[in-house]
Amino acid sequence: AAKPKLYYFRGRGRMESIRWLLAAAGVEFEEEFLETREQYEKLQKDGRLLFGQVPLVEIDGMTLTQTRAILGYLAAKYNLYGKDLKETVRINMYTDGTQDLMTMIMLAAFKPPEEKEENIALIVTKAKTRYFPVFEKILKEHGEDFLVGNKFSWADIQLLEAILMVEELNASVLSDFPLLKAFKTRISNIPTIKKFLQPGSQRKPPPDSHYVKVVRNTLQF
Ligand SMILES: CCCCC[C@H]1O[C@@H](O)C[C@@H]1SC[C@H](NC(=O)CC[C@H](N)C(=O)O)C(=O)NCC(=O)O
Repeated sequence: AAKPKLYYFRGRGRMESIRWLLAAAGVEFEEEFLETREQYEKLQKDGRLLFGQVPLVEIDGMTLTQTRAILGYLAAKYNLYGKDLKETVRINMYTDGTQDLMTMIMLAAFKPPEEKEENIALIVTKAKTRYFPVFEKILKEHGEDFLVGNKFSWADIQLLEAILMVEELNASVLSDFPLLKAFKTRISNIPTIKKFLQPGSQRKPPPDSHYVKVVRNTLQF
């Protein structure tokens, strides 16, 4: 079968969680990087962007947009979405939470430089007071290796992605969360994820000024 094809900027943004999920599932994918306004306008003109937005993923003969719809499809397709509806809704709760945290980090790249320090401080505080305590408690209460049903799922993949992104902002952010530290080590050592964390994988670096410029020029905002 043809490999899934991802259309997005050469950066993390909203596409990075899709890259993580595919990589963790051991699924190879291709990428087309948006560098110019013309590329974006062609995708629009060709009617491939439902609401005129990317991420765009072509998979199984479908042209998919809307990040969460794509992630839900992939999680279900690769059996990373729980054994029943009650596990699936928990996975949705947890991934909505980590998605909210990562959206704060994503948007911070587009804020004025003078607000950078303040934004980072706010994100780290939210991670330490709102998000990480919740996951530490879940791991403590369940005393298991994974967040849901003691089976590896999309929720585990996305929590690791979020932990690593916050650690890029503050390396000691897990100092008060011993179970999350152990979780990070455990999930990072899952072979497909270990490979994705190696240099040379399709994982993208933190956003820089070039990335922001390309996004602004392409989307004209
Ligand atoms: C200040 C905000 C900057 C974010 C801009 C983009 O850069 C990325 O890092 C994040 C977004 S992604 C690009 C943006 N896509 C979305 O907002 C998708 C939202 C959708 N709900 C999803 O989850 O996929 C885009 O195509 N916009 C065109 C435009 O709406 O006309």
